[in-house]
Amino acid sequence: MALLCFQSLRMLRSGIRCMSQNAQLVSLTVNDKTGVATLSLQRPPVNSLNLELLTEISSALTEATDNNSRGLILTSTNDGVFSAGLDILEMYKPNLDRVKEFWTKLQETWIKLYQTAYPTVAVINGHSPAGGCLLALSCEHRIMVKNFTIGLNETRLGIVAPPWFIASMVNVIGQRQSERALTLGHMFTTEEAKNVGLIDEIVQNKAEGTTQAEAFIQKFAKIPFQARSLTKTWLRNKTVESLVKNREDDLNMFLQVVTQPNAQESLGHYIQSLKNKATK
Ligand SMILES: CC/C=C\C/C=C\C/C=C\C/C=C/C(=O)SCCNC(=O)CCNC(=O)[C@H](O)C(C)(C)COP(=O)(O)OP(=O)(O)OC[C@H]1O[C@@H](n2cnc3c(N)ncnc32)[C@H](O)[C@@H]1OP(=O)(O)O
Repeated sequence: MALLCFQSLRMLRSGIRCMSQNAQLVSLTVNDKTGVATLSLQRPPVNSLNLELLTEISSALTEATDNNSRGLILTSTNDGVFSAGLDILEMYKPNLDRVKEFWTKLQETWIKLYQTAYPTVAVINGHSPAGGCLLALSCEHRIMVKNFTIGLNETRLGIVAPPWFIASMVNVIGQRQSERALTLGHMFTTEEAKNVGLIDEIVQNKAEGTTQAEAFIQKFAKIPFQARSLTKTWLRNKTVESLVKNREDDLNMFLQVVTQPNAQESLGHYIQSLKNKATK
């Protein structure tokens, strides 16, 4: 409690205000001087995206809009893992009602993040496989700390990246590079990611990443907000519409693929291999 008060006081002095008071799995703060919001994922141990975390991310994105944020930095409180992607336990031997809600919330969160009116920057301060990579790809600018990995590795798990994951990647690195990376399930090192254009900047640590992210957002200070946001909407509309118009079909396809016995078997082996690695 004392620590909380001390932290709040320190944040107030530096002009950082806490939003999302009820959130537990994310923290949303805003810098009152710049209007830039920071959304930090904080679901231990690895920010895997389960229904509850996705719900909080989605609410925080709306809150940043309602608060007229000038920009948003997406990052993690865990220096080591940005996000481990979708929580595999949501997809392994799933409860039908819950897994439907989970996928629908993932669709909603991606649609919101992909279309925010404000500029978005991912400060990728750790590994970022699959769904973690999707979050980063949905931002307008990606800054990554050295010595980590990022990519859409779904094929390695015996599952497939849905069309909108693929489109998010193609829109950033193009068809040829995406085809090669996705079919192999390749995880890029920070250096490789920079070379292929998957990320825009390499930094030494999160603090440097945050400074660079603020500088990126600051570039838009003199660009009229609505002109910028409408341009982004039109650039991204085709990609988003392909999911918006087919959400039910996308959900059914996901359920069909993920409940296949061979997909369940692969997921089971993968969970076991992660557990074995963790106990070594
Ligand atoms: C229209 C649709 C059509 C078809 C689509 C159908 C299906 C496909 C659907 C969706 C696509 C899937 C997207 C995904 O995001 S799948 C998830 C992919 N993620 C990964 O492969 C990452 C796995 N994790 C790791 O590689 C490492 O954990 C990581 C490098 C992130 C961190 O390493 P670290 O050494 O720091 O931690 P660990 O000791 O490995 O893990 C700690 C702890 O956390 C558990 N864990 C890790 N990742 C996950 C995860 N993604 N979900 C759930 N749990 C995870 C791990 O087992 C350890 O647990 P414990 O042993 O209990 O401590």
